[in-house]
Amino acid sequence: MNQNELKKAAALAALDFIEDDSIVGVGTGSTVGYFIEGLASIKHKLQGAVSSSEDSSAKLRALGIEVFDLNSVDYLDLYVDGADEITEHKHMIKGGGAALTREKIVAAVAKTFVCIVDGSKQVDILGNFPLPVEVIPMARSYVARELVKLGGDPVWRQGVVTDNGNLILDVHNLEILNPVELEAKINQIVGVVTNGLFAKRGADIVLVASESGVQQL
Ligand SMILES: O=C(CO)[C@H](O)[C@H](O)COP(=O)(O)O
Repeated sequence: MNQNELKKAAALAALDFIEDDSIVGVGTGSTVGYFIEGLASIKHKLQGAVSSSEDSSAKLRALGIEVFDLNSVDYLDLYVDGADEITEHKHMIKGGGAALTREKIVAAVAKTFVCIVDGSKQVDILGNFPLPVEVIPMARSYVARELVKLGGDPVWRQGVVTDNGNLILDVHNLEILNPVELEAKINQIVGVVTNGLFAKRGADIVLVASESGVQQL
């Protein structure tokens, strides 16, 4: 199986977690793209979805799935999203698709976060994948200097503007030994909207696809 087939297998396994008549929180990325295709086959059972990006909202609407504003929803049972890296503690780096802030917001509202990944995303220590940080545009250089003080090498993802109108710095070479602490520390830098460490609120369930099938962690 190639990586896309593994992503699809993990994504389709997440359909089993959806309750009848529910509103589903939907993440962003290529793995989630397969999940959205799968959702279309059970859309008669759903009220609709809350989405973490304009990209996913467009895909959902194109398949006839209603997309609700998060402000009109008090409660979400389930949030399904991919990750760029995930550890055995279910801490993640996310934001490869620049949707980290909305992803963190929808995840915060949901009771259960189901993370869907192929086996290549599993790591012992986070940080080989550069950590995305969403930044208010006028603070880009200041935040970059502060991130250097934390030991990282920030690189501006030029040409990318987030759905919130902000910029992304990808921080290379960080040694992430304490993800909960680092997540909080980076978020305290003035001008940072949020960073792609999902450690304080990690995943609850991880569906990992490999050649031997989809394993639930
Ligand atoms: O965090 C994300 C987007 O901001 C994605 O979940 C992450 O980048 C994984 O993407 P893919 O499923 O395409 O490998």
